[in-house]
Amino acid sequence: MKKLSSFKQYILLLFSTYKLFFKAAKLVAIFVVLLAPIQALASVIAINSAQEVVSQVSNHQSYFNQLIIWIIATALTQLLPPIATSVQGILTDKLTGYINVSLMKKSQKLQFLAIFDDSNYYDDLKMLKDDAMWRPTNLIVFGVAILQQLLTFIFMLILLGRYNLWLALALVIVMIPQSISYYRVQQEAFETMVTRSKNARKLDYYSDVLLGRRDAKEVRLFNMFPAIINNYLSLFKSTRKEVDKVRIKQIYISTLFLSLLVIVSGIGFFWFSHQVAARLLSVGVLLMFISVIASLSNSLSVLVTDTSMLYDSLLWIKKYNKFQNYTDSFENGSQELQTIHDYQIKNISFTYPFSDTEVLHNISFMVKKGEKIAIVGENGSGKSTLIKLLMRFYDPSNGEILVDNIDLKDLNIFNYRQKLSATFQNFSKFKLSLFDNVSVFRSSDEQLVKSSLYKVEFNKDLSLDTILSKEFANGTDLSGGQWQKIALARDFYSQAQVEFLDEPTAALDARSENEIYQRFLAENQGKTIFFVTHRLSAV
Ligand SMILES: Nc1ncnc2c1ncn2[C@@H]1O[C@H](COP(=O)(O)OP(=O)(O)OP(=O)(O)O)[C@@H](O)[C@H]1O
Repeated sequence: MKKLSSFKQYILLLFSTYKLFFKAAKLVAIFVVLLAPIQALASVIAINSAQEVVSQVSNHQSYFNQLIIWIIATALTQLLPPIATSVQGILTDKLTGYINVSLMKKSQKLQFLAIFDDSNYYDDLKMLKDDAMWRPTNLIVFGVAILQQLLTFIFMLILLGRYNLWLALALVIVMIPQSISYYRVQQEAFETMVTRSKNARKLDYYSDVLLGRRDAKEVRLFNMFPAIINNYLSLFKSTRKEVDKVRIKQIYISTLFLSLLVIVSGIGFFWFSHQVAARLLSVGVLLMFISVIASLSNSLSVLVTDTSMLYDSLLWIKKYNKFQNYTDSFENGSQELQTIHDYQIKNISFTYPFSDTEVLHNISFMVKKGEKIAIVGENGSGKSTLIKLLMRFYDPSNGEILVDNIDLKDLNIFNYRQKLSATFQNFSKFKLSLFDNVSVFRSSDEQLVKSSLYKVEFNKDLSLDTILSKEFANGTDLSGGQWQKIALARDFYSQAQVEFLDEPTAALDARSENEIYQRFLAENQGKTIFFVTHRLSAV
């Protein structure tokens, strides 16, 4: 993660976080934000009324009213925190839901695949998704605490400043640099440990390899545990060394500024005691001074710790804002077709975004409705790329694709894609039910799902609501060939007019492959089919 360049940026991001709270749950957010100043005010009123009670008692005056105020303010300081915690919980849930849904809705707007070609952006995207469950909690807990402690700090200074403005100013002068330098050191520690350290990703990777499902077989077969744990430990130790340096710096700085704070407080204590002894101020004011100093240093230390705890979550919000503002060059067309008759591919060339190598050069051909086209070529010659262009996952760099004489760019993409179906080379294995894996939410026809599975010879005895992943309760796992049959069943299920099959049978045994092809061709006589393969026998 990149460092936040200035404190100003930090504040701006903090504001955009509050804005997000309001968007996610207006009323609850207002309640949460209002509780912060009320809590801050209650604590300052409690100190002030305690001072009044002591002064009035020592002057033999009636102190009843101030006592009532003290009781109410103290009750509020005790009662409000648990209420605030519960309401913050509600806001956190709403914010988590809001952020996750807004990320998914934004992704729906990105109809090109170009974003996944940008390695930087892909990293950001992964991090946004991975952290979306817990970052909102941090944002609320620390975001609200910062507001409350800041207000408490200001109110306490005002209380003190009424008696000695210079002392209040001196405290600010000592405390602010201490908090800034402390904040900087915290930030540096964070950067060293999590961000700047090139090792952090590697550490993550090592634990992933040993704990995850992906590499579980090799890791056990080759007993890779001791070696990887060793690698982890030695890398961890060297990373920690850097962090320890920063922590020691933190001890020096804190000691320096805290000594200054003790000196200023001592001077303050002396001044207030002197004033009370000379009967210029009442005893209550001395009590107020002691309470204010305790409260000031408490709220300052919470403020500093929470500010640095919030730091990485604000960097996350920065990525969130960046993703929300991301636009690709995709523009949807408005024309709609009932039936797709022919394709005219005219002189198309294509270079992937963030790449210099031209993958397709000056390709032209024509396909009529119902034709079955085989695309054959060497590895890496651009067959899958051509299919991606025909589905408008990218626009050609040059040339045009005409569908019934209309430029593909002018067609409404949702209407157009509704008429297509595809089995991709690396098709999706959704961790959803068998039913959803075949229908992929196009419609909900149980009979059609069953007959599609029958036609691809999927003969594993499973109920349609079995989840196809061991990661979920009662889920199951399939073989490579069984998965490929499910991907093909999606095509049998579809009412599409155009089918794209990219190496759809690589994992099937020879007998299944032949039978499924025969059935597929017999069933799809009227459909246009683009068929990518290396197997000339299949062609
Ligand atoms: N997103 C991408 N960004 C940059 N280059 C890419 C991208 N995807 C593919 N390529 C490159 O484009 C070229 C064509 O890839 P493509 O997948 O279309 O080939 P193919 O003919 O389908 O290959 P195969 O027979 O191995 O499946 C390859 O050199 C590949 O490395």
